[in-house]
Amino acid sequence: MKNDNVHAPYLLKAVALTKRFGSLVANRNIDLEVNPGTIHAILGENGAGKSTLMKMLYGVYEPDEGEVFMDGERVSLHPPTKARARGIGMVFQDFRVVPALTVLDNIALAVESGWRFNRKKLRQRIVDTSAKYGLAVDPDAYVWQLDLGQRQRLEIVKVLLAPGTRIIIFDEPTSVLVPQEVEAFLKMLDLLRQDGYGILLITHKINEVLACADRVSVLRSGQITYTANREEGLAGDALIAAMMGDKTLKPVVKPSADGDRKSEVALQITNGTISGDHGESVLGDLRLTLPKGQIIGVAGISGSGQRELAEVLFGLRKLTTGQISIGGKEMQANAKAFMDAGVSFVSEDPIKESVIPGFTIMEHMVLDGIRLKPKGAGIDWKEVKGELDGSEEAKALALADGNRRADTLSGGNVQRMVLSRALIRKPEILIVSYPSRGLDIGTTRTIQQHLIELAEQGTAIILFSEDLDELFKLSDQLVVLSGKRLIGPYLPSETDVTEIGYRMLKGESA
Ligand SMILES: Nc1ncnc2c1ncn2[C@@H]1O[C@H](COP(=O)(O)OP(=O)(O)OP(=O)(O)O)[C@@H](O)[C@H]1O
Repeated sequence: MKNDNVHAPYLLKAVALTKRFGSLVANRNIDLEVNPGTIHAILGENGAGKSTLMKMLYGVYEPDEGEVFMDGERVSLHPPTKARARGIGMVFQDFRVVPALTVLDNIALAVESGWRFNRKKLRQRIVDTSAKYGLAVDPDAYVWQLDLGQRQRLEIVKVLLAPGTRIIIFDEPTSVLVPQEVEAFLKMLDLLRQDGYGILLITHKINEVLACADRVSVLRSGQITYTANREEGLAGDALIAAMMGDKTLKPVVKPSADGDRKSEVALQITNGTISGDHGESVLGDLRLTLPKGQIIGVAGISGSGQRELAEVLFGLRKLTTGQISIGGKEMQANAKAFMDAGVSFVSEDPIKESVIPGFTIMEHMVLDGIRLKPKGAGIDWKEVKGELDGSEEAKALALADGNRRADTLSGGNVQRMVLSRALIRKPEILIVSYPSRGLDIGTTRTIQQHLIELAEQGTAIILFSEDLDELFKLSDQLVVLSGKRLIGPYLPSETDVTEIGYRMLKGESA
């Protein structure tokens, strides 16, 4: 069905919303409408104010100024219970689910008012909604067993089953999805639109906006600086220009391979097997050679052993059998020893695994970044600040002030902090998982170029990514995780996205 509803009466109208955090104006004078049967995409660089705006509409924050109208009257949406009662649901990036409970019980917690509910009926509603919108999720599975895509589907079913939902806010929903899931997600969005839901979609991915949005608003430094409708035409270049202002988007350049760089081995795994958290076999017959000065890209469907392999490479997980060596020296699983040997690590979920909310950026830097020189019994903060301010990595990534606390940073700025921290150590070996997750398009290019230059200077890099374009653009060699094996290596110049995609699904027997 074509969407004819752009001009239908609004579901929600925000007028002149402003939100301040101390002296920082995160949102200024924002006007925004949510219409039925319409996908309204919100674009903007990291820190532009997208999440803050959505959190005002979901009732997490109360606006300092401005008004919101629904059903023809002025409404207050704070706290979120009020927003939910008005039919507003939000699918967060960090899912709000209880791992120890089943899918059914998680949904019951959110949509039923007591424990004496009819389980059979609720189960049927879950099954029906899943089928209607292509949101496959097993009501009896425990949430801890679910991968990120499944958890997200659970969240969406939960929001859809909440009474009266008519507006759904998605905060960077595709950043945790693999390409096949992104396609399914966009189809699901279209079904929601056909059923008259008003959708707000925060994303950094221009191609998704072009594929699905009816309307786009671009935020820049807290203000809406550009809006466009599909009927008037949406153009990627205009959206990028509106986001970036007077900055230009530079292409990522990788010089052609230099034969001499390939000889010296930085890290090697021989005859390895890796077990998972519950003793299950994750990878077998593992052989991996990481030469100095090269980027090895690791492709694979999520949950194919990426996390476990990355942990082995940083000494956080023991090989069940086999050996791992750095510079020819056999290593035991011990992260400190790996760090001392020059290894840096960016984990797949830095917000959960590497960030302490109450700590400042500088405090994070001394945890695992800037090498300290002893000063009595304490830390020489002046020297840390000097080193951070002088760091090219932090400058290139436009890292926020070192005194900012991690819990006041936008999602993309947390990712910049974690990446800067790994790079500042000038590692000899860098294990980096999903570097561009949550980053705006300009910063993504900056970090990609930085990784290429780091390899040029001799760092050996293992890059885990679900973005095949990124893997092809950056890698000297590609390996694929599939069917509990690491297969390859393949040279990017001798293979293509289709072949690697096929091997991700079918393994070596392709
Ligand atoms: N709780 C808070 N306290 C202080 N400052 C905050 C808080 N939350 C956000 N900010 C600041 O407000 C600005 C807007 O942040 P916001 O999270 O809305 O950006 P965003 O556009 O969603 O960015 P990203 O793409 O990185 O997620 C940023 O400068 C951020 O550091």
